Amino acid sequence: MPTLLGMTQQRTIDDLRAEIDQINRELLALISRRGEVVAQIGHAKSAEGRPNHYDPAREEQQLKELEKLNPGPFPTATVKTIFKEIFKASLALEESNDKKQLLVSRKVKSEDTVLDIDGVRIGGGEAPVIIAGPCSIESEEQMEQTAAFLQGKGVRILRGGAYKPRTSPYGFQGMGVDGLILGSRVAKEHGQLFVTEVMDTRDVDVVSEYADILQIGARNMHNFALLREVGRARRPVLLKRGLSATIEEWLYAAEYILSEGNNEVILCERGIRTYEKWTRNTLDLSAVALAKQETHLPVIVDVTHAAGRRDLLIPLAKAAIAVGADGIHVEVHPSPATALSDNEQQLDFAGYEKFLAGVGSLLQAPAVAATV
Ligand SMILES: O=C(O)C(=O)C[C@]1(C(=O)O)C=C[C@@H](O)C=C1
Repeated sequence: MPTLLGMTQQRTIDDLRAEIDQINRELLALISRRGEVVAQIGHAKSAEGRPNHYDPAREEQQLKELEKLNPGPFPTATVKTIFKEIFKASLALEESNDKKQLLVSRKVKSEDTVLDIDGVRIGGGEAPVIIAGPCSIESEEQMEQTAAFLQGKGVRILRGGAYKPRTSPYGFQGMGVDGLILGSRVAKEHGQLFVTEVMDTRDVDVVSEYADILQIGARNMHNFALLREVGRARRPVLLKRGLSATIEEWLYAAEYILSEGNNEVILCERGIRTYEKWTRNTLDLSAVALAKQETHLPVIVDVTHAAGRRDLLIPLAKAAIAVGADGIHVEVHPSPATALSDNEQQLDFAGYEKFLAGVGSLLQAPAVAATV
C-alpha cells in the first residue's frame, strides 16, 4: 500500500494469512463446485454405458489450456501437477459414485440375498451349506458312491466337474455332456442339487439344462462374455474369485452377472496366488468378511483349493464360518489316490467324516452375522 512518502508499506504476516485463509475458502468452494460438476459428468457417462470414466484426451486438453493461461508465479509444471491431482480426485469421485450404484452393493440392497434352490437355502444367516463332491466326474460308480455317502451325511449340494480347466491341454479334460447327464441324474437320485463348472459361452445352454447351479471357475472370473452369458441363464451362479483377482474385480465380475438380470449369485473365495509355497493358495479371509460387508450376496469358501492340502481343511473351514461364510466347498472322492485330477487335496470318505467331526457344531449353527 503506497504511503505519503511513496514507500510501500509492508503488510503484516497476520494480515497476509488472513487473505490466504479467504483464498483457501474460495478455492475450496471452487473445488467443491468442480467436484459437483464432475459428479454430473460421471453420472452422464454411466447412463450412456461408457465403460470408463478416465479420459486422457480431455485431461490433456485442459492442461494445454492451463499452460497458455498460466500467469505465474508458479511454473507450468507445478500448475500441471496440481491439476493432475484434481483430475485424479475427480476420477476417483466418479468411480466411487458408480460403485454406490452397483447392483451387488449393500448400498443398493441392504438386506441379505437368500437363495432358495429347491428348498436349499443359502445366505442370510442360515446354517452354512456344504457343497461337496469330486473334482471331476469320472464314472458312474464314482458318482454313485460319492452321492450316496454324502447324502448320508446330510449334504444337499453335489459338485462334480464335467468340463475341467486343466493347466495342461493333455490333462484329463472331463467327460463333457456325458458327465453332465451322469452328475445330474445321480444328484437327483440322492435328493441333491448338482453344481458344475461351465467354461465356454457355447456350453451355457447345455450345462443349464443339467445343472442346478452353474459354476464359474477361478480361471474364468475375468471371462466377461461368459459372465454375461450366465447372467442371461436362469440358473444360480457360483462365482469363484480369480487366482489373482482383487476383491473389487471379483465384485465387478458378479456385477456382470447381476447386470444381465440374474440376481442369484453365490460368491466363492478359493484362495489367491501369493508367494507362499506351503499352501496351494492363500485363503483370504478378509475378502470373505469384506464381501459380506460390501455386498448382499451369499459368500462361501472353497477350503480345498485354498489349502491344496488335507491337513488344513478343518481350521480353514472353522475360520471361514467364524468370519461369516455362508457355506463351505470341499472336494470328496471315493479314492483320491486314483482320481483323475486334484488327487493331492480331495478327501476320501473317512477323511470327510473326520472333517465333519472337526468342524462340528459350527455347521449347524446359524452363520455369524457380518458385523461392521
Ligand atoms: O470431462 C470428463 O470426462 C471428466 O470425467 C472430468 C475429468 C476432470 O476432472 O476434468 C475427470 C476425469 C477424466 O479423466 C477427465 C476429466
